[in-house]
Amino acid sequence: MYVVSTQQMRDIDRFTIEQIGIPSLVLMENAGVAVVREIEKRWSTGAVVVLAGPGNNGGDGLVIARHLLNKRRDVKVWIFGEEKKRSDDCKRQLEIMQNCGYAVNVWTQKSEEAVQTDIKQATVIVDALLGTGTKGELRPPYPFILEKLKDCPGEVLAVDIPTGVNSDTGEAAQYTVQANVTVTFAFPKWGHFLYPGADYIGELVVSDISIPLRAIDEFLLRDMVLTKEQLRKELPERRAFSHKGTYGHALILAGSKEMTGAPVLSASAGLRTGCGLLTLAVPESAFPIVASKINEPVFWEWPAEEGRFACGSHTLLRQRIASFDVVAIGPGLSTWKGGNNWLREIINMVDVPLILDADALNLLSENLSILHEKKGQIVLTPHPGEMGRLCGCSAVEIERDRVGYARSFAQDYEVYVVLKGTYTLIATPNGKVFINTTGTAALAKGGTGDVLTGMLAGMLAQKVAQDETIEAGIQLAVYLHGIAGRICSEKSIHATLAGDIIDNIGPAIKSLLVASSSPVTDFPGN
Ligand SMILES: NC(=O)C1=CN([C@@H]2O[C@H](COP(=O)(O)OP(=O)(O)OC[C@H]3O[C@@H](n4cnc5c(N)ncnc54)[C@H](O)[C@@H]3O)[C@@H](O)[C@H]2O)[C@H](O)CC1
Ligand SMILES: [K+]
Repeated sequence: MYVVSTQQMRDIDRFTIEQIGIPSLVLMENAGVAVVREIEKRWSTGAVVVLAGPGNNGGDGLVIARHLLNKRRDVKVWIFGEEKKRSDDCKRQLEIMQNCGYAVNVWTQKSEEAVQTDIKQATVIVDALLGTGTKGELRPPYPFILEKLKDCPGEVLAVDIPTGVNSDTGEAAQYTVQANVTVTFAFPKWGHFLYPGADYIGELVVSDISIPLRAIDEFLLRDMVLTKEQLRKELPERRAFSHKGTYGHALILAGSKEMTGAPVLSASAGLRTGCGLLTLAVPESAFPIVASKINEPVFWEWPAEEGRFACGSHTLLRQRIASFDVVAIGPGLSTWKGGNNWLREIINMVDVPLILDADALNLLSENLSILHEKKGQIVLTPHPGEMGRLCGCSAVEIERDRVGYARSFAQDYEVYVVLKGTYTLIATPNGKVFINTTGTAALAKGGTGDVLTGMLAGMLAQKVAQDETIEAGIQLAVYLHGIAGRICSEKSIHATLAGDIIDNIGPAIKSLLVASSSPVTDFPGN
């Protein structure tokens, strides 16, 4: 599903109205009718209060009120904002309401009590105050109204976006509408998925309002929200006539004397994700402990220096590099002086997909230019702190513009960036950004990143995409990691361990397959 910026949505609106010839009032009517459908589905009886602003968001609100009144629902309508600021379509909707003989209350300072009473008595409140046209801090009277909404007993449906949430950045005003459901139009906007605003959305419904498919090409839409329907098609097949060589060979370089758990987590996750073979390279000083915890990988005892990978030990890798389909470096690696050069030699040598995580990212951040020496495709998997080190800024700054930082880093260095967090973003070298919404707070624990690295290696080893890109493999790994986390969180969101995520990779893959829209049949002729 495509995700758009506010400006893109505005351009698409204008294109639809001016080039395609669908009048703006038709789009507004469609938007209103779509919302009414959702209201009737969820609250088929009970009083409704529509709070309408002066712009087109308010215009949508008036359409909603009219259709509900046509259905003889109990509806109170309030319109806010200065009369002179009303948009043309909002004014038209007011006239139509009058022509229908439906009352619209105009807010003034004196109406405070009356509005509060209506809000208190409503089963559902429709927030059509402000939408994508909101600019800057909310000005009166909105903070007052939104404060009253905080304690309302009814549920809230937000039209397009809850008032107070910035539709591009996800920033939230001091008083922001907490919606139970948000109905947006044509495409979701970035603000629906970026925190803290994303917390105010509730269930998100995306409704068609007659925007033509042509708009996708016309405006070169390419950023997407990952969906099950799209990813199901990408899952690597497991054919009857196959063997371990069919599903690729992953190499993971991980661990150090003090960090022996990370390699185990990554290797188990890689194998559970489906690669045929996995070689786990660990410094020889860590080898006995690592090997005692896991049976399935092929082990490679790497020369060690001070408990970590020894410098100048690349000859061995050079001899064997051709046998691997993907290489991952980083979990539990530790950092050391000269580590950037150690990494540089590997970047110079590996011509299959190379995943850099954890301490490999910390080694990298000492000198980013080594990325320009790459021979194959590179995937970086930073959390906001690591991304901050890569970009020379703080984690807080990264969080303020996750999409922007991930996109420009990926383009500047021609790498894939998997920026972890809520929600995880995947930025591609050609400027696309994908957002994954399957995560859960159960994943906010040490070790879950090591699991993701293993899953990426396990998936990329299987050469998921038919073309030469690794986009689909990265998407699948990130999506399934989140689903596995969600399955764990059904038991306990607090108690989930990284190892539990690995145990649920299988059920996560299965859930992707099972929930098919086509009928399930055991008849072989089908
Ligand atoms: N997506 C579509 O195809 C369609 C969307 N529709 C709806 O239109 C709104 C956007 O409408 P717009 O008129 O551009 O903006 P708003 O109604 O969100 O707000 C404008 C209004 O608000 C005032 N304002 C702006 N910022 C502030 C502030 N910080 N404090 C107080 N007041 C503020 C401004 O002065 C204006 O008066 C979109 O969300 C959809 O709901 C179409 O109806 C159908 C097509
Ligand atoms: K709104």
